Amino acid sequence: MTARIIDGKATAAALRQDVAKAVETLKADHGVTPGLAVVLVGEDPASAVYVRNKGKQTVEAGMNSYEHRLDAATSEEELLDLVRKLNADPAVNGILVQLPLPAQIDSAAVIATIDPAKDVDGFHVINAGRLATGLPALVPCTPVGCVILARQVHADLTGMEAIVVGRSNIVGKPVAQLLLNENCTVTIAHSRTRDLAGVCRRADLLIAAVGRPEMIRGNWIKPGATVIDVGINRVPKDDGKTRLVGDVAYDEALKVAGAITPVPGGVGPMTIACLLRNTVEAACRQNGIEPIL
Ligand SMILES: Nc1nc2c(c(=O)[nH]1)N[C@@H](CN(C=O)c1ccc(C(=O)N[C@@H](CCC(=O)O)C(=O)O)cc1)CN2
Repeated sequence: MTARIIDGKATAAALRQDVAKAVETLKADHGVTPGLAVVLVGEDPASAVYVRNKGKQTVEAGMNSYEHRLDAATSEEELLDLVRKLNADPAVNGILVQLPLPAQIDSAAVIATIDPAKDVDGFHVINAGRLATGLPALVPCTPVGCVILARQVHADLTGMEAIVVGRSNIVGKPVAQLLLNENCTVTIAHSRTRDLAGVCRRADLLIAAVGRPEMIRGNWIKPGATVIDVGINRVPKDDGKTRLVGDVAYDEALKVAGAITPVPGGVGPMTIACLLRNTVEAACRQNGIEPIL
């Protein structure tokens, strides 16, 4: 058996088109052009690419993009000052501070300073709490992308046994919450879970978000399971260059799973598409407009 490959690139492109249509409607019917501010501190090459793509895709969707690039030596107070200015700027509906941040800056303090109404990453404790208690919230982008991709295979996830490997605030915990809302039976496992392979083997839906290259082997996967691989790990090749791999040993998993997301081209592209969607949602709420996406 060879697994069905879930095409994150195509799904993200379709979602970006829906976002662009919603933006046209917002402009035409309400005179509102959503604006997204993205802040990059330092010169991490991968972060610089993600920030560039966010700006490009924001403009392609018809929205305003405001990019702020700060020196790697920026102090926490300087960054917090910028966030406060963006909070107060009516042209800015969404604020995102690219992670990771340099060591001198406490990312928790930065996230806590973002106005929850503009927190398009969904990382603020208010949005995390709202998600956990079933209230409307801005929801983290990668987890939403995972659920959209899983639902391409299973229109209804009700009753599925979902195992999430990874317990981060950014992916593991919110994706577990979203899957609970989809009526899955959810277990959050992690690198210290006893018999992790055996726990993974129970999964009808396996979400790998542990951040360790190819840790989840083919024989950890239940035959026919749907596997969503969140990992984006750069590993060295024999020729001195690097290649991207997920948290799942893809070639092994392909022979066992029913469906699987590739890396690259799976969950990654969904992250930015969902960010654009969150920006439209934030702009609607801030302007008292019914959500249009
Ligand atoms: N404030 C945030 N910081 C970070 C987030 C986030 O959601 N908010 N997530 C990641 C990085 N990220 C977006 O910021 C991101 C990661 C990967 C991709 C993507 O499209 N990946 C491609 C491969 C790209 C490559 O070649 O490197 C793929 O998987 O196909 C988009 C966005 C950490 N920081």
